[in-house]
Amino acid sequence: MSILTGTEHADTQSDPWPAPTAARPVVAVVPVPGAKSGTNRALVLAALASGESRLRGALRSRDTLLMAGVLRALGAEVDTDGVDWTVRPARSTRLAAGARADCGNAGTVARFTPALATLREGDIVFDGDTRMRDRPLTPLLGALRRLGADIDSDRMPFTVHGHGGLPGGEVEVDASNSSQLISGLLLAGPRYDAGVTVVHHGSRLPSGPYLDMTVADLRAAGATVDVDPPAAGGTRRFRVAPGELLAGEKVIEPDLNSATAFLAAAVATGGRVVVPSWPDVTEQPGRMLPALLAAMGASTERTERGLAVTGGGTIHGIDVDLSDFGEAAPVLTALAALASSPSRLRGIGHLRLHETDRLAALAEELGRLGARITVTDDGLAIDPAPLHGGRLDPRSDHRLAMAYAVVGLVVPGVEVDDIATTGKTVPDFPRMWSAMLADQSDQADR
Ligand SMILES: O=C(O)C1=C[C@@H](OP(=O)(O)O)[C@@H](O)[C@H](O)C1
Ligand SMILES: C=C(OP(=O)(O)O)C(=O)O
Repeated sequence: MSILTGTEHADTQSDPWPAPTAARPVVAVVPVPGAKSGTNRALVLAALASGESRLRGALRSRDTLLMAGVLRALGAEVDTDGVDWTVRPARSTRLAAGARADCGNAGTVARFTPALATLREGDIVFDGDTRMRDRPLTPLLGALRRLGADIDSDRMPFTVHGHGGLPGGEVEVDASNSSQLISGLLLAGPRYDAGVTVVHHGSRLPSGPYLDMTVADLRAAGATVDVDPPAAGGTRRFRVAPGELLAGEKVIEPDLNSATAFLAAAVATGGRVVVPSWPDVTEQPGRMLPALLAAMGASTERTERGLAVTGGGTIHGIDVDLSDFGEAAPVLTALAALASSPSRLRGIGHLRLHETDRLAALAEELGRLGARITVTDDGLAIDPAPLHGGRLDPRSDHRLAMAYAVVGLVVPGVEVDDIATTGKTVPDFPRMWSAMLADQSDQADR
């Protein structure tokens, strides 16, 4: 089976992709695929568990297929053929000769799987896309080494020489640039001899809800996890006790990040979009979306079916701290560029280290359409300006490509290069986008 490369849809999709302009307000029901973060945590925990697990509603996208591939290289059996995925942990601790882990540009894969490799016997080389080699990893590899791991480099590509286990213990890490550096130490923690205590010292800790997700998913798999309240100076302490992880069935929530662009379509066009099966309670930072879109002038409503967002016509600028929810920044920047008043997006300096430098890319690319966007120390300032069409490069970043599609709904002549890059998290985005535009829903619940 092939792993989506990000170019797989190229034959069927013109490049550049002419972003469709909405002829009328978008009215649609848009079911979104399973969550990347939920799928990749479930895969990792299942590979560490004591028997066969089943994932229901798993996301099938580049990042999750990469995770499945790396877990196979680590000896697990991962069946991604059906709607439900099954995972059986490795039968032997010994790695195959010449084992390689291709992490692509998936932060979750690059940060969550090296710890698993320390539990095997043998060598495995970790590598990824050129961009992944430059994204933060060094603090994680250093921390694993201090916990007893044998890793030959501080940077990607690196080789983990597995010795069949990891002593574990207490370790400090600076996760100011990515919460995944902590999740990557915690997820396999129950399988270290002494478990693990991770102490974060650093200037900030972005993407906090993902740490809540890591803790919740570990606990749901039977692990004992203690989390101290944040201490002076922002120090955080997480402790995972050694123990077994339970195999079982895991239902993956819809990806609320992927929902962002579709809900924004209602805001941009003054329409109404319903995303079904919106969870009542979730660790996903997308739980902040209703409040964010409401602040921009939309009305939001929980219906029996899911979350309904209705655009109010005029888009209001916002001033908001997105440190917990950086993934929303590209689409919110697109909406802010269409707004009637200025916006400030704060707390997102770490986006410089995501799939691309998202702050520079948004300012430069949307700037080509006439947008007035300034990069600040920790985010973006967006001033209203008339926009015109143009060709935009998403710089291999799925969330930028989707943000540009939102602008294209109301600005004629927007073309997006390499739209297939959306396959990192949203398989078949162009088809979903066209389906949303066509829907005009009989089905949209009212
Ligand atoms: O743990 C996770 O699943 C994620 C954590 C966040 O990463 P950072 O902490 O690097 O922002 C987020 O941006 C990413 O999309 C998913
Ligand atoms: C930052 C993201 O991904 P990654 O898991 O590669 O860090 C993202 O999906 O927006």
